[in-house]
Amino acid sequence: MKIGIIGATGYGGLELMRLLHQHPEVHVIDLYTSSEEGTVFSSKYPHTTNLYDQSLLKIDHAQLIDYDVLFASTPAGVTSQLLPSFIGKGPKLIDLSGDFRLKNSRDYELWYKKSPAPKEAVEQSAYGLTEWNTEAIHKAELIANPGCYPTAVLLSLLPLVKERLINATGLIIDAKSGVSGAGNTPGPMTHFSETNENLSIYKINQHQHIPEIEQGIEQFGNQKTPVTFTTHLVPMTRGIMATSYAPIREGVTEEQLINCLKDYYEGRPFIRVMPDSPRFCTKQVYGTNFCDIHVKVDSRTNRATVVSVIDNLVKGAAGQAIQNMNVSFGLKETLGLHQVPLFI
Ligand SMILES: NC(=O)C1=CN([C@@H]2O[C@H](COP(=O)(O)OP(=O)(O)OC[C@H]3O[C@@H](n4cnc5c(N)ncnc54)[C@H](OP(=O)(O)O)[C@@H]3O)[C@@H](O)[C@H]2O)C=CC1
Ligand SMILES: CC(=O)N[C@@H](CCC(=O)OP(=O)(O)O)C(=O)O
Repeated sequence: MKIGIIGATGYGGLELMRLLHQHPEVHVIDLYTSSEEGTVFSSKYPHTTNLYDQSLLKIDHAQLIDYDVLFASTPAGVTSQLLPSFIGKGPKLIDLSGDFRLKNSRDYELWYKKSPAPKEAVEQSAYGLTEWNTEAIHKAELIANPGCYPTAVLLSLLPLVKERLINATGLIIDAKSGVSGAGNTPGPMTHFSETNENLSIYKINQHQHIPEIEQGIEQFGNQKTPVTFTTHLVPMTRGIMATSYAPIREGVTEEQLINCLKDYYEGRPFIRVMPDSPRFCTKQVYGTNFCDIHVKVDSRTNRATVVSVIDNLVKGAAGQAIQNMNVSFGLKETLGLHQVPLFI
């Protein structure tokens, strides 16, 4: 397969290249830039020497038509303009940004504070939460890869919401992310001296992933409700932990929740339900496409604590995007995604 990556110089692009390099069906990977045309990629990122020594290419519509897959890993507001003209013209389009995720354009305007993508393009796109939308992803010309936080949150909660074992109304979701989630442009929030030995809470009640989580709970869990979702920045490079506190239906046991999760994800290679984990941490999925899920019930409060961990750059971005490419082309879901976690 011939692949083009737009936004190759960013963290999502870099991770796409790392994973696609090991994909047995991928033979060409071209790298596109909006700002560094002609720069030799490995001179910018020396760890890719002898792997990616080609020059970065200028984004050119005529040339971009010529790929089997075009990945875009660009800031919000770029692909809403760039990708619609490619729909149905040849390449499968996989967008890592938030531009096509929200079906309601008013939500996009409200939460991203940008102009939405054309309505028809959004309608034609499939939400790329692989385990929940496989058929639509297989058929779609344009795949809206989910946000990192919604991936962790939705994968852990959807089976329980759908089966009405927990009540989505009253859900409180507390999430933490490593700093690479903010991309490769340094800012006050990501400066080493302000993140190291520090813990910050940010975007309280204003995070752009709130409507995406609510949309997912409605689309796949058949429950329409607002949720409380709060994000924290942790002084680590990669990883997301999402901890949800959910009211359980009267009489529901921990065993029922565990069995429900196991049943839903049977045969899905990247979801590991781990009820007996003595410690549950982000490093157990580091560098991989796994989403690990842990659940405990507190019978005193009638609440479940549902915890999930992912690597924000892999299952939260590039890994899930490649999983979606595999689904799109009818390939084995795990191709190119066999990494063992880098635990130590
Ligand atoms: N980091 C993460 O964990 C996750 C990120 N995402 C989303 O994926 C997208 C990419 O994120 P990330 O890689 O972290 O971001 P980065 O900031 O690291 O990289 C974005 C890249 O986009 C390119 N770019 C910037 N402006 C334009 C433009 N106008 N036209 C074309 N390309 C442009 C830049 O490359 P150049 O200047 O060379 O063109 C830049 O390297 C974002 O929308 C983000 O929200 C989603 C899930 C997880
Ligand atoms: C740590 C950190 O800053 N994370 C980012 C994740 C951004 C992201 O992935 O946003 P979209 O894909 O929806 O644009 C944040 O919380 O905004």
